Amino acid sequence: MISTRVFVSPARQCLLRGQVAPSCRLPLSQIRGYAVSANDKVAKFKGQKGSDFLRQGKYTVTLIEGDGIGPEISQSVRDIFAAAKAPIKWEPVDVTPILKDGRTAIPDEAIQSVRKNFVALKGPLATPVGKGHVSLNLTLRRTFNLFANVRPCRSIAGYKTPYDNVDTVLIRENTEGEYSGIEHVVIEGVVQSIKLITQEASERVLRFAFQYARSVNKKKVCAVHKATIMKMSDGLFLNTARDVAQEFPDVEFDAELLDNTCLKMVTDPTPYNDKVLVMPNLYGDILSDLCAGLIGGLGLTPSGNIGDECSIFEAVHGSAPDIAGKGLANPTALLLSSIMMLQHMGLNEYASRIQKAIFNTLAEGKALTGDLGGKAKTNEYAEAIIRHL
Ligand SMILES: NC(=O)C1=CN([C@@H]2O[C@H](COP(=O)(O)OP(=O)(O)OC[C@H]3O[C@@H](n4cnc5c(N)ncnc54)[C@H](O)[C@@H]3O)[C@@H](O)[C@H]2O)C=CC1
Ligand SMILES: O=C(O)CCC(=O)C(=O)O
Ligand SMILES: [Mg+2]
Repeated sequence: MISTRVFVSPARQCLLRGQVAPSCRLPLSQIRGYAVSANDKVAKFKGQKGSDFLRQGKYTVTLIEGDGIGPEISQSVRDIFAAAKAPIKWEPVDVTPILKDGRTAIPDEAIQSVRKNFVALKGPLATPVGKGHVSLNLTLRRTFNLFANVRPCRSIAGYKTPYDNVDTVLIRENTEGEYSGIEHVVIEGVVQSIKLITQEASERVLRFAFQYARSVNKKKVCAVHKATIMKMSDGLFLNTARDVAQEFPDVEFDAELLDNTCLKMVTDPTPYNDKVLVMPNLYGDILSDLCAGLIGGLGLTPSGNIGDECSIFEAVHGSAPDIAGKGLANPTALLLSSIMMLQHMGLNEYASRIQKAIFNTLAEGKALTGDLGGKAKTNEYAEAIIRHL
């Protein structure tokens, strides 16, 4: 059921020794050439092996349980990690927003925890519509400069959808674009929202996308844009993509208009299997939900927010207020995000073991949650995974 990709480079095969990771194949910590930062980060994890690690033999990971279904799905991760004896000590933090200098801010303790641990697992955080605090999800990404949001989406063996071989990876610029949060009233009845695109942030995420493509042996990088309409902003992103592409002659580059990508993706996603899609913030937000729909829904798709210093792993979905507190949530998306996290930390054996149990449980189909047509409660599904460990 689980397929490992054969990597060409012997060096990479060595790096990936023992690794089985169909949904998020790449151990992010091992992205060579993802600038110097990947190596730095690994070094920092080793650095975490300070007194706490030596005392407890565990890595400390910040845990933001989140809103809505967040606590329920986080509990599943905790239970499964405990059963798998994963060497993780969770450090739960409260991110209830505070007002600092008149602006919404994340409490200092939470920020310090992520800075200290370099890695966090985050449940969904709800954002009020219209008035109210700014998105804490976006605030966290900006606070830690988590410039690339990696959103893999892979068909689940045994779970039938119109396409059974989807294997897309979308990389979303994560710090600016349409989500820069710069909005104001020009005059009554007229508001302006600024889409900010910088060459620096574009270059950073584009370079990451090319390096990622190399690492997972995808042949192409495709920049998704609307430079026909947003000639300057998306134009800058696209031109930067063309420039960065010159640095990677071994990776093919093409570009596509977002609306066309949406059409082609829902008509037949398989041609995207050999590409890494990279795009400005909003497009990635929307397209990643669309991709989730191709494989069975938001309960199944993980993500990693990657920065030079810290990284935060979370599901693609939100707080699902319609099912919160009822034990109906599917924790797979957060679980697969936690697998990405383990790989990022170099804990590949634990990642493989837990991931195998998840996919075996899904393939068996006896304990599926409601979103996948089953009757199992969140905790019953988690218990089934534990039995498969
Ligand atoms: N990264 C984050 O923390 C995100 C936060 N949000 C926030 O979440 C809140 C709710 O947003 P919605 O538009 O309702 O999107 P949503 O992703 O929370 O839910 C959309 C639909 O998918 C279902 N769903 C989502 N996750 C599921 C899971 N794990 N298992 C089973 N079903 C699942 C929900 O029940 C709902 O029907 C908003 O306040 C939004 O701002 C939304 C997206 C991402
Ligand atoms: O922050 C939010 O409220 C939504 C963010 C979101 O949809 C995403 O990150 O996919
Ligand atoms: Mg979204």
